[in-house]
Amino acid sequence: MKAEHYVGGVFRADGRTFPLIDPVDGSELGTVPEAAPEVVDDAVTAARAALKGEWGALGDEDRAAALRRVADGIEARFEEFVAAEVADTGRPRAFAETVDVPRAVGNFRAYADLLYGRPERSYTTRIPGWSAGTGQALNYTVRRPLGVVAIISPWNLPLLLSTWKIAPALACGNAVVLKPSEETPSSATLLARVVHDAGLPGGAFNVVHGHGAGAAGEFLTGHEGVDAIAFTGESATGAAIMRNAADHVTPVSFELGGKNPALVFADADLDAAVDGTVRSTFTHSGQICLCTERVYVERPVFEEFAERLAARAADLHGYGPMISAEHRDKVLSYYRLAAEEGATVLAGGGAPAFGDERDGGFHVEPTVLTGLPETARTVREEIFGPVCHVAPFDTEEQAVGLANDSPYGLASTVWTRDLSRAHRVAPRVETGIVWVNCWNLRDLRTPFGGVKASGIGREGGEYSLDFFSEPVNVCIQI
Ligand SMILES: NC(=O)C1=CN([C@@H]2O[C@H](COP(=O)(O)OP(=O)(O)OC[C@H]3O[C@@H](n4cnc5c(N)ncnc54)[C@H](O)[C@@H]3O)[C@@H](O)[C@H]2O)C=CC1
Ligand SMILES: O=C(O)/C=C/C=C(\O)C(=O)O
Repeated sequence: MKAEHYVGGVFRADGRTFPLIDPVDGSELGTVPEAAPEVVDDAVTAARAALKGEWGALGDEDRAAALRRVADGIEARFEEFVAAEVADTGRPRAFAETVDVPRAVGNFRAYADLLYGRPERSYTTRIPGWSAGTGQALNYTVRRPLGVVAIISPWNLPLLLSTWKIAPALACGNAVVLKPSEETPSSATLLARVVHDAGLPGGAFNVVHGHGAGAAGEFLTGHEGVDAIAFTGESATGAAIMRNAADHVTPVSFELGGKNPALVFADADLDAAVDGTVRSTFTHSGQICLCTERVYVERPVFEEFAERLAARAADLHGYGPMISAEHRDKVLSYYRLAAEEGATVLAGGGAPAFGDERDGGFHVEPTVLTGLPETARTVREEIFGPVCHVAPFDTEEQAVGLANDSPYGLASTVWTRDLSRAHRVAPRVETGIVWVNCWNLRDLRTPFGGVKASGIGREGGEYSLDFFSEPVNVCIQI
């Protein structure tokens, strides 16, 4: 797959390039063009022109039809999308087949339905409503697009997370400029092909490739022609983007990092809790912002739970690599830090040796730690790898306190058979999402996002439509 910019309906790859590295074995997969400020400027200009042209003139029904054509186009190129995600990230093929690509299709269909639903599938409608005011005026509210939306996406779920923002942004009638992660350019380029073939007017959707700080990402988020920014990635990057966007008071929607807690009560179905925590900690080698990194277990079942979790971690096979040598080094530096901080390593703790070409890649071992104080950096900082720290607690109050003692607040899991406890604990855990006896069970209509350093705003269903459009109240004196 050749990575190309897509600007104003035209593919181009002018200027400098950088190498794309295969995380499985460290080999070079190809090159990626690095967007200079002029390319970013062209993309923003093309997006603005689309809003004033054919794209901006389309009604809801036609935009919904366009989204459905994109969804169909992704399905038609299912194998190519799977190959692109597997090549860029080194993830197991089954993950791309069952998660990434179906969710990208689902993202476009969900927002097409929300915008202009088929009766049998629609869960809501969004017809500009009106309400009678008191006295001598009639008030009604219409929604209009924000304008040019910049979307900055990360490398961990490249297609899933970019389409999660692109679909609602387009549904609301905005024009989009996407800057995918420099580590994972392929599925974005392919998506541009699908959008092109689906006949969306040039400029409605644009892709510029390149790095973040001091490069394409920063040029785009500081561009005066950008009306809103939607970003998923690290919290520190969110802060940098906010500073950059401040001069133009550009609104932001941020989905940022986490240090997600799991609370396992002694009354839980322990088999389900162990299974669920294996999934929530090690899925995609821990490179999902929702992954668990802190596990708190009620003391009577602590030893058994920790032993079983460690045994399962030690027995994991076929897991994918870290995205890059740099990220592998970061995760391994936390494994070393944990040892220095006094952790007991129950499983893993290093880099595996396969004795084949994978030894040139960026794998780390699934790791379970215990014995650290809550003040340890390993327990407080986001690692973003296949690792968790397990610690005991004695009371429900203490469990909630431990979960909340974090600068982050994205997602949590609560494992209990006691329904009253579940309802009591869930609202008290300071995270945007609380899963009870499950993890990452998704309904695309529900609010998705984090509190504290884990984000600003919510996306999903109507919440996304609220961010990507502007309510305008019309008041008519009668
Ligand atoms: N969903 C999440 O919570 C994610 C968290 N991370 C965390 O972030 C760490 C670093 O991974 P990165 O890919 O470097 O994440 P990042 O947050 O630096 O990058 C995400 C996106 O932001 C862009 N970007 C970076 N700096 C920018 C800037 N100043 N202005 C505009 N755009 C900018 C990047 O090019 C990329 O497209 C990981 O080790 C992990 O801890 C990474 C990806 C997703
Ligand atoms: O890793 C992230 O940043 C977000 C992950 C989101 C999903 O898995 C989801 O929307 O289902």
